[in-house]
Amino acid sequence: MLLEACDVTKAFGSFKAVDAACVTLEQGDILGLIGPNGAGKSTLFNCLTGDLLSTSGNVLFEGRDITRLTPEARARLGIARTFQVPQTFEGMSVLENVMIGAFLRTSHRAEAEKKARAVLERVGMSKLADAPARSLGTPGRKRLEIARALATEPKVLLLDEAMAGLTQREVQLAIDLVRDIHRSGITLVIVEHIMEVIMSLASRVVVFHQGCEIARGTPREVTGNPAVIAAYLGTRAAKAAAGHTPIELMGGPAP
Ligand SMILES: Nc1ncnc2c1ncn2[C@@H]1O[C@H](COP(=O)(O)OP(=O)(O)OP(=O)(O)O)[C@@H](O)[C@H]1O
Repeated sequence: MLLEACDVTKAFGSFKAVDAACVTLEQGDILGLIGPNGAGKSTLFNCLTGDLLSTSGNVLFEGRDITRLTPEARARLGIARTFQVPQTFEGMSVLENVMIGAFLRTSHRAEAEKKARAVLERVGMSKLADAPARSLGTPGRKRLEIARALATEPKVLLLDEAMAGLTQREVQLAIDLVRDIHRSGITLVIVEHIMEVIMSLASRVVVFHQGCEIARGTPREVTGNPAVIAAYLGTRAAKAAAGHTPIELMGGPAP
């Protein structure tokens, strides 16, 4: 087992944003975490990366208990993430942003630069190396986040809505990039609302609703699951949708 969340609960006061979540990740997996707005996906994600400390439960990485480790310590072990809202350093160049990731593994500037340039080549951003990060649009920023994460040489990469705000064509390019990252041996966790992304990439999916797991299985299994459809659409709409392909219906969260 590469990464494991055992009974992870995160409470904000008396409200449990994540309630006893159990998620396992094997080497080579692409695990999708889905659910309507407010389901607790990002909160669980943050408990895995260390950006939030869980209230109870444990997070294990390669069998080691990392529940109380800082995000940086987890990154050193090989856990990298992107943020829903890209955390680019606006005043720095694209190359310098990626070097920040590379500095996790080396303190030598020349080596960090070499690694960063190699990553930029890999994600198709070489020509933008010297451009200021602030000049990038949404697709560029999202890709830069992935590049910075890759520069940390992760074993696991967690993508938090890495494709939100992209056009159809940009989503397709991003899916190709994620496939390429996976082929290079990196295991992935993907939080994503765009069902096309989940259907194309995820080998397994866990569905959350109001902090609790409501389904797990292959993308096709969960998108056909009545409890999942009801969570997204409400029970009445789910009944109305019976007999139709539910996948198209899952593009948007329940109001
Ligand atoms: N710091 C916080 N303090 C209080 N409540 C919070 C905090 N962070 C998240 N929540 C609440 O926890 C619940 C789960 O939020 P979370 O962001 O994990 O959901 P999500 O599934 O990622 O949703 P989305 O798809 O909209 O990003 C929500 O009701 C949210 O308002």
